[in-house]
Order: sequence, then structure tokens, then C-alpha cells
Amino acid sequence: MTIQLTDIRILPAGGFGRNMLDGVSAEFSAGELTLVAGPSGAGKSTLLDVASGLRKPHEGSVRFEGEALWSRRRPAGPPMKAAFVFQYAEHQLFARTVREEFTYSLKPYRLTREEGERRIVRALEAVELPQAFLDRSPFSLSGGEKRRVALGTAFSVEPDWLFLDEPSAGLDPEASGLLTEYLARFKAGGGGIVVAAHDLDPYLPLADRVLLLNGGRLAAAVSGEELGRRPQLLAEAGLAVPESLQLADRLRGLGWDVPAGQPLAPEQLAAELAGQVRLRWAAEPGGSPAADMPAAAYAATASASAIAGAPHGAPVPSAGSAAAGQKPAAEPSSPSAARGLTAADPRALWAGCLLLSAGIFSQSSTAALALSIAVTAGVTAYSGVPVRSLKPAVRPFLLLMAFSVAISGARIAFPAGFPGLPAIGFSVPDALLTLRQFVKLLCVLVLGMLLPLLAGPIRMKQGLEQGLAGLSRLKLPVEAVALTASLLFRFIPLILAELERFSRIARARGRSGARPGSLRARDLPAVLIPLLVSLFKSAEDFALALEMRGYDRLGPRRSLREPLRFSRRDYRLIAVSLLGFVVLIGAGRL
Ligand SMILES: Nc1ncnc2c1ncn2[C@@H]1O[C@H](COP(=O)(O)OP(=O)(O)OP(=O)(O)O)[C@@H](O)[C@H]1O
Repeated sequence: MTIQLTDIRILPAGGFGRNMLDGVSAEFSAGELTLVAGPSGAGKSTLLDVASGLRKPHEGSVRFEGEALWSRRRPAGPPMKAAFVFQYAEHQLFARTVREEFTYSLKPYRLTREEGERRIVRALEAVELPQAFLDRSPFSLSGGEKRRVALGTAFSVEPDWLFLDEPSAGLDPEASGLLTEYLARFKAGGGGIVVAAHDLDPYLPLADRVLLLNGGRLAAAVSGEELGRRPQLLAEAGLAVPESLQLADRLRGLGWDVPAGQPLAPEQLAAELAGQVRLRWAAEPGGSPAADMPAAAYAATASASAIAGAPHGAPVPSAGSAAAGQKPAAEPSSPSAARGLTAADPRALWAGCLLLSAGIFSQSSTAALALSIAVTAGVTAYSGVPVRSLKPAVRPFLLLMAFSVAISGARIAFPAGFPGLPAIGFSVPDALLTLRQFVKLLCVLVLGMLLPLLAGPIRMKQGLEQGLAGLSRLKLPVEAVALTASLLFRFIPLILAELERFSRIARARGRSGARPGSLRARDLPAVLIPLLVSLFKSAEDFALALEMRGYDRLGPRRSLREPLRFSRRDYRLIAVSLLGFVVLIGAGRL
């Protein structure tokens, strides 16, 4: 069984910046542990999402057992019995009790009650959680306990594939040891494991393959053994050399015969060294330690302590040479690098949007509407906002438009001598009338959607506040209006993000038929209440954050942001929008 990724590309989520994954090809095999390493933001979690089928790539192919995993927007191909543990355990737990978490994970497998119970008991044993935890709320647990519950629910489904994102985050050393033991057994039983991790030490001894990512690109794909021999590859990919490899390197420098190749776990390394000490003693006449042994042993211990005390990730001398040529991780694009409209003053964007919308609304002839469409398309293309960011709102609008046009044009006439078959017809002029109104609305919708994508909710609110500041002298609640508008713009993406989170949970926990970003009707009963609770909680967090920032008592004094200032570019933007408005009005009168 293999999962094959070919030339995968994931475009940046907001439409700007570098690709989240850029031309990555990799293969994951059953019976192997693939370790995905890389600095923060390198694309590790995104790669796990793609490999497990949680996320459809924008470009490239994902094949499981030789068959494509996606057919258009839907998951297809042979079912992959996979379990996923997210980077943040709290992102995947939602039920009222730990038992319900297990029940939710096991439901798609239609097990008998006894079998389900057996799986739960075994999973709790594997993560060393007492059965009493079954009645507790996942949200009353500590970070490490939540992580154990998330791992336990993944183990309970006895998957063929395990995808683990930073699995030891929050785990104490004992639990981390239990996890690696479990993974070794899982792998020996033929299961495929893909782990994304910052802390490579626990997983290197088990790793068959290591993928090194940097800035969304695959910097190297090597076997665990090769990485043990060439730790400098890590430094070249912008990563610190893990302590286990640093220690092995130091010990080698001190004359110990540490085997090159697959990195050793600390206890394996200790056993290796102890074996060598015994051999040297045995080789001495009378079986006593060689004269230089205590010194060597002391040096080994000292170097181990020095490494332990060294700042995390400090390169050892031999790897340091490579570190000198270390590539920095790709810089995120800075605001000054933001191009075109993203850098514009939000007041200019508001003004431009209002002017063009007013021009579009005044249209009635078909030719003038065609001009409106051209203007909207031109502005969208110039803004650089990817069309796919507009799809979630535009697609349902187009459906509504098609439906309304069909209904408004439909004509049913019953013959005078009823009963008889009704005459069905279609009035093109009436349908066109509706179509024109909808096209105007569509253009304005698209222009309106560009605003928050270009300016971001905070700058939009600031723009409104400053732009309408003069009206506050007339005792108009300018600040409240600006806050309401910006909260609306903020809350809609939040609702969509929560929906996406629950859709991800559903798919990661066995509901493979669900489309990314959506929930199937049959999953709703289990997730609807937690989804609503989570949204109310977010609303409460919003309110609390606003209160803490003095929105309820400090008035304008609490604003610490730099005031916005118009630049030449903003005046040009308004002038061009004004010109667009005049042209549209003129076209409407022709
Ligand atoms: N929801 C999101 N919206 C916008 N950009 C995102 C989102 N999630 C991730 N990214 C961006 O995609 C890139 C890859 O992110 P990813 O989470 O895959 O990295 P990672 O290697 O797992 O990082 P870390 O080790 O910090 O978890 C990053 O540049 C990140 O900023």
C-alpha cells in the first residue's frame, strides 16, 4: 500500500504570499514511518493534510494504491482507513465526554458493542489513561491528557495509516516513550505512519524516510540511515541538528565507535557504549578498565551534558560547517512588498467600491451591464485576489440567480375549458429583466467581497471610523457603526472557519465521504450542538477581547493604532474610480 504525491501545489490561503506547498513529490509506504521535518511554516501540516486526503491540492495528483484520491471536488478512490491526530488536540475534540469521543470515532466501523468496548479499553491502556476518564469532559483535561485522548481515539479505530502532527507536543517523557513504543508495534504490524515533528529525537530511530521541507518546498528526501550519516542535510534545510545526532557526533570525535547510519534512541546508544566499555575491559589483561577509560567515559558524559546545556539546536562543529551555508527560511512577504490595492488606504478602497457600485446600480441596458461586468472583472484581476477566494459566495449566488431567472420567465396558462393540459411558455423579456437585476447585484457583491480581502477587518474598521469621523459631531454613532460592520466582516469568515474545522474533524475521524468545507446531513446531529457552542464561545471571546481593550468605557482614547494617511496612490485610486463611475453613468444614458 502506498500513497503517492506528485508535484503538489497548494496556493496561499489568502491569495497573497508564497505557496503553502510548491511542487512537492513524495511517496509514503505501509510498514514504514515517514518523518516530515522542517522549520515553522515549512508546510508540514499541509503536507499531512494532502497525504491523508483531508485537503485537495490545487495542482498535482494524490494517488492511493495507484488510484486517484480525488474526483473533482469529492474524495474518491479506494477508502484509506486512516486516523489523524491534529497538531492541537483541542481542535479535534468536541464531544461532551471522553466516551462520546470514542463513540464518534468508532461509529463509521459499525462494531458490536462488545468489540467497541474492547477497543476503547485497549486504546486507554495504550495511552495509559484510567477508565474513569471516560466520563470526563475533554475540555476539563490538561493539555497532555487531551493529547492522550486524541491519540487514544485514533488508535481505537485500528487504522491502516496513522497521520500524527506534532504528536509528542504536551506529552511528558513517559507518555512520549509509550507513544514511540506503540508506533514501533504499529509499524511492525504493517501500518503506515506519517509524523510531522519539530522534535525529531523520538522519531529518528524509527524513521524509514525523512522528508525535509523548507518554505513549502521539498529540500531533501532521505532514508533515516542516510540522515544519520549526513546530519548536515538538516542544517541545509534550515533545521537544527537534533541532540541525539549531535551527541553521536561528539562521541565519535572522542574516539567512541558509534555506528553511523540509523540514529539511535538514547537507551540504544547507552547500550552500545556499555557494550564497548565491556569489550575494552575484557581486552585488558586481568579484565580491568584501560587507563584511559575513565577519562574517555568522563569526556563522553561531559560532552553529553554540554550538549544538553547548549542552546537548543546549537550546531556541533562537524555539522556547523554546513550550518554556515544554512539557507534561511523563506521570509513572509512584508507589508511594503504588498502590491497594488492591498497597500491602499481602506478609505480609498471604501470610496472606490461605493463609486463603482453606484455606477453599476444605475445601469439598465444590456450593453451598459456588459460594461459593468467588464469593470468588475478588470478590478478583480487588478486586485490580485484569486477568483477561488470569491467562489464560496459567488457559487450559491449564481444558483439563486439561475433559479430566479427561470421562475420569472416561466409562463403557465390554463386553457379556458378546465380541465385540460396547461400551456407552458417562457417570457424572454421578463427573464432578462430579472437577469439584469441579478447581474448588477453580482457585480456589487464581488466588489464588496474584495474589500475585506484587500484591507483586512481591522484596517477596514479603522478606515470607516476615520472616514466617518466628521459625522460624530452630529452625534451619530460612527464608532458603533464601524465596529458592527467590521465584526460582521470578521464573524462571517469565523463561521466558515468553524464549519471547515468540524468538516475536517468529521473527515479525519472516518467520515471520508464528506467534501472539504462541508458536513453531510447524517453527521449534523453529532456536531451541530458543539458547532453552535463553539460559535457562541468565539462570540463571547470577541466580546471579552473588546471589553479588555476598553471598547465599553474608553471611547476613542483606547485606539492605539497609527492614524491612516492618504498617499498619492490613494488619490489616484479615487480618481480612477470616479472616472469609472462617470463612464458607467454615461454608458447607462446611451
Ligand atoms: N489557515 C491558514 N491561512 C493562511 N495561511 C496558512 C493557514 N495555515 C497555514 N498557512 C500558511 O501555510 C504555510 C504552511 O503552514 P503549515 O501549518 O503547513 O506549516 P508547518 O510546517 O506545519 O508549521 P508549524 O511547524 O509551525 O506547525 C505557512 O506559511 C502558513 O503561514
